[in-house]
Amino acid sequence: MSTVKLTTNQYGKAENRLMRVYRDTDRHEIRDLNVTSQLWGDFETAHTEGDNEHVVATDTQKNTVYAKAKELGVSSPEQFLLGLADHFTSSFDWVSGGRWEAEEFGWARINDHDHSFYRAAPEVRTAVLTRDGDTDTLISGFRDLTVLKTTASGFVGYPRDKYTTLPETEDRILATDIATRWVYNTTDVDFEATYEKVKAIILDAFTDHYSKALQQTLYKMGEKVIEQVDEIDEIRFSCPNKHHFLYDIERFGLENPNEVFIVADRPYGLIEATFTRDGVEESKDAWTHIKGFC
Ligand SMILES: O=c1[nH]c(=O)c2[nH]c(=O)[nH]c2[nH]1
Repeated sequence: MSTVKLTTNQYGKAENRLMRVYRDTDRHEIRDLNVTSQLWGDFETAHTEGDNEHVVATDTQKNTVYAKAKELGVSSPEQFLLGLADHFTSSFDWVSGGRWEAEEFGWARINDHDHSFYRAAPEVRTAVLTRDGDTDTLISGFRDLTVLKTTASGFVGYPRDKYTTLPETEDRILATDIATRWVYNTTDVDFEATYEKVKAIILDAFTDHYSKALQQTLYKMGEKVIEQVDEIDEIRFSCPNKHHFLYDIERFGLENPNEVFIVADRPYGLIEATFTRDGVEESKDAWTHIKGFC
């Protein structure tokens, strides 16, 4: 009798790098993705007996990603992941769900050229679909959108103890790499338009107020997204406070009215928060395996 029991498990092919080119006309279009496929279901005997009867090979999962890029196209990362989930859950009885993830890298045309591009999007777009039986949870977002404002930010009023040296300031640089992910309450979404809308709301919120702390700025970003996008009930942020410290050039007889800063790459503040629509429960489970968010 074994004393060991198999519990949570998943398996698949990670980080399938995929470039889909649309060349129906001379003006080509591209989608550049990094796709991970992981299956959930009855894989008990694969682990306990070495019986591979149910094991859809990770190599097959990889091939399916590329085949579906041709068959379904890539109209958005989210739609593509929904297509993969439909395929695996409908093709194999014992596959009850899974986790499919995509990152997307954005390109722009060089001088409006028909088939030459440069890597242009500053951020990496992200999407994670989990399907558990009949329940889909779709979490979209982006990371590494670096933003900075040179004023309209301060940090005062915090407790001072014997270890506190930070001077209060009502005029500082505020800079961060925005990483955010939001949970859709439906999969019936115009994913392209909504992505652009959420990104625009977040960028606008970064600019539109005097920031008393990065915490307050994240709240304002989250509040606006929840207010303006009906399909989103929950949004999370993970943002480093990229410190810019006024450099002491007074030692050299030079004034420094907020003009010369030393940019510290570490340590950095790390500010994370989740915002939900009032009355809606946080969807904790779907965040398992999403690194870097509280
Ligand atoms: O926006 C900020 N939030 C903090 O929590 C913090 N702590 C700190 O030292 N500087 C800042 N800035």
